[in-house]
Amino acid sequence: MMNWIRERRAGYGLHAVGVDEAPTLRVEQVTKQYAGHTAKAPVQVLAPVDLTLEPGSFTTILGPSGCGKSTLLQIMAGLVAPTDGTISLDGRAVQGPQPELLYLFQQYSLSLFPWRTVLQNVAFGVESRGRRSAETLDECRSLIERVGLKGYEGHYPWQLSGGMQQRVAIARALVARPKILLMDEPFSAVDALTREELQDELLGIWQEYDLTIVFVTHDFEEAIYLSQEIVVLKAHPGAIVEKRAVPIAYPRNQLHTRASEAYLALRHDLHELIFSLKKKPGAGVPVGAP
Ligand SMILES: Nc1ncnc2c1ncn2[C@@H]1O[C@H](COP(=O)(O)OP(=O)(O)OP(=O)(O)O)[C@@H](O)[C@H]1O
Repeated sequence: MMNWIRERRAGYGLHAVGVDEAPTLRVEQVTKQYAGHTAKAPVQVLAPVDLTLEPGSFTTILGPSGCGKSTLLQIMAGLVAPTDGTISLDGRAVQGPQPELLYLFQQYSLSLFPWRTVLQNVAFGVESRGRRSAETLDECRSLIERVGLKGYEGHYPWQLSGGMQQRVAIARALVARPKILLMDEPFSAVDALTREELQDELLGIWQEYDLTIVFVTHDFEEAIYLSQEIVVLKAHPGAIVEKRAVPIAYPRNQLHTRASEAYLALRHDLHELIFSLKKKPGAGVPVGAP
């Protein structure tokens, strides 16, 4: 596997990318309370959550709407402060955004600059880290090719489909050389076929770049297809109710994997679990409520 990955990297001139191992990301006893809108008391969105993301792992956080998936991911990214508990990278506490961690917002297309071309948008990923040069522009071009957009370097986001815009956002993320990619429902707004294409692209990129990926979705089929481990959250307050390893080897295949016994058995279990957890979305539980 590793030889195959190195050959593909070399083919794109990307020797330096993702070579260093990602740090271990640890979530320990993390809770979150938000100020209540209607209730006077603050609302407990996350109960204590513990999670360890090993280098190179692909983990999906799955749960019903409003259970706190995005909040947990934003806390991991250092974008939102936990009320209690700690996030650490190889034992170093994370307070605020870190260069190793890259958070991809749910609405990728809105995160692109409409006045910048595809190449200029991707180049922003290096400019924002202060290392733009002729060499990095070549790296941007290689990544644009890697995500299947060769020939579109001079196009503007509004000239691209939703799926293509997401590919631009992924290339821009990769050029920043993150070790850990935190993705919040990235494929929820595209059609089913594009979604499958993007899932396969993402799996290829994950392996090629030795990334750790934490992926949020409420779609249990997407969770099974992509990940090594699925962490199921319940709502009110958000808390981990189950961690399931996905006993399916890579590379995965949209037709064969989804027809395999292991996939169907896990799909059945998760379907049952998610439906049992599904509650009407609400504003959460005021702290101190029974
Ligand atoms: N900044 C905020 N201030 C107050 N409440 C918030 C804030 N952000 C999120 N919440 C509340 O926290 C709860 C969890 O929200 P979050 O977006 O993390 O859930 P989610 O599982 O990602 O939902 P979805 O799948 O619908 O995106 C919700 O009840 C939401 O209203």
